[in-house]
Amino acid sequence: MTTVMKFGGTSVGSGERIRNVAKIVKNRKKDDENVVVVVSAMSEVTNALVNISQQALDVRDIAKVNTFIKFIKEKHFEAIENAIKSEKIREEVKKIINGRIDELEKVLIGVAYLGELTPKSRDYILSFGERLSAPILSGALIDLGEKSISLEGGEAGIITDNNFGNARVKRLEVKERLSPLLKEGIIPVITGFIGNTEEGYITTLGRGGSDYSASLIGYGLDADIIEIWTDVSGVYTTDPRLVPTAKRIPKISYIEAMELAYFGAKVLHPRTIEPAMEKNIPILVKNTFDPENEGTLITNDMEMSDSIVKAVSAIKNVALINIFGAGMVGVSGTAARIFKALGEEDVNVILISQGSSETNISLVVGEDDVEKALKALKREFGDFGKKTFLNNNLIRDVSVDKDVCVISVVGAGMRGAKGIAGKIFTTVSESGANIKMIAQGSSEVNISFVIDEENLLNCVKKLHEKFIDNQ
Ligand SMILES: Nc1ncnc2c1ncn2[C@@H]1O[C@H](COP(=O)(O)OP(=O)(O)O)[C@@H](O)[C@H]1O
Ligand SMILES: N[C@@H](CC(=O)OP(=O)(O)O)C(=O)O
Repeated sequence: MTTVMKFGGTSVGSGERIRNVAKIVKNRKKDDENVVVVVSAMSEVTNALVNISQQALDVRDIAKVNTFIKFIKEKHFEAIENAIKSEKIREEVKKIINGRIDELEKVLIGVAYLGELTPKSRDYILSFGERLSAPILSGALIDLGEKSISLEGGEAGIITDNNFGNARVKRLEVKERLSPLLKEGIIPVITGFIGNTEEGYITTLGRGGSDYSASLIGYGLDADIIEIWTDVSGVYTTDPRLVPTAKRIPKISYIEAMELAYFGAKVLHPRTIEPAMEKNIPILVKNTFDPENEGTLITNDMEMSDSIVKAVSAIKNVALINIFGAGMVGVSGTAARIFKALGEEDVNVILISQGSSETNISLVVGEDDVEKALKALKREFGDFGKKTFLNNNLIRDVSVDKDVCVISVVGAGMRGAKGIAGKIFTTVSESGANIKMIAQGSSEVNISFVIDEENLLNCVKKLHEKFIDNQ
């Protein structure tokens, strides 16, 4: 039995928590022959690294870098004290951590002096969160009597392209790298979130990407199960921090989980499902703070629950871009040109809808991508500010609506269920929200729509009440 266990930032948020995780892993090693651990940065560390790298660039203040280094050192040294009892192991781990923090300090000072932060150097800085937590967890396992070593994502065989910030996997050498260790009964503790380019530069897989790392490791090893250990007891009917009546979903299909993850259920990184689904490896989402809870099992089974709607999710910090122009009617390839231009600027399009008159295409993109999207459209179609047909442009006007969110309603039971869309939209309107755009995926297990962000909570609550609480 080969098991991959991924622990998120909150699960390793302190020394005591790291020790608790080590105990959970040790327990599993009693039953399973091969256990591989993937770990995230201690909670808030990646955010702190994002902030300090930007500050080093903007303010160029070495004193700020020094204060940050002091903070990061204290945090990780305190964790070592509480996670590891043996003085000898502590000292060994401290040596590794000290070396890495020195490295981090040099890079941040470099950014401040040069006033330059490339995507490559940013990824390198962000990688330190996981590169500091993994040796501590590995040390805690050794302290509990296990054989363990910590490895970086690249060392574990995750080789990516050089799309820094959101790298794609080029190839996996996971089996070659890990099998010799597993044969010796060693528990590898691998940094989540990061990989290496062919040239050996560190890349990151996108925020929240440690889940994806775990899935890649599971895929590479042909694991029997991939476990995502987090701070809630599984995938819920909606974010339990948003709606207190949210319920754990005991079983869900890959497709439904993928839709939920893509549309905002932070519990899983959107790309996690695909590798597991390809090899039919079950994913089990478990709670580190309540290990007895059964969690959520994600498999190929499209099990129908009692309710047609299984879950509701939401994405904030997005913008709605409406592209207008009668010139688009009957002109083949306009949509292709739009998406090609956006792709070239690396804009991730979350949702698409086209009016049947073809005079309007609406897109949802991340708020941070709006400027890039407008630049791409201007480059492809020329200046579209002039609202007259005389300028002969395909695109006559573009509007941007920034204070919006996407709500998604997911459930395999929605496939072919008559009248479900009508019921959903009636409920949305009863919640007081005005629908600005609608899209239904071809999988038919998801209906997504855009409303003003101020209506998010009320709308999610009303949908949950109507389709889940009252079923
Ligand atoms: N449908 C959902 N089911 C469970 N959790 C959800 C859902 N939607 C959003 N979440 C949020 O996801 C969080 C877990 O994800 P995350 O913070 O990334 O954990 P980790 O640090 O363990 O990777 C939960 O605390 C919860 O607030
Ligand atoms: N530490 C990274 C990767 C990650 O997946 O973290 P977590 O598992 O805590 O969501 C981030 O914050 O983006």
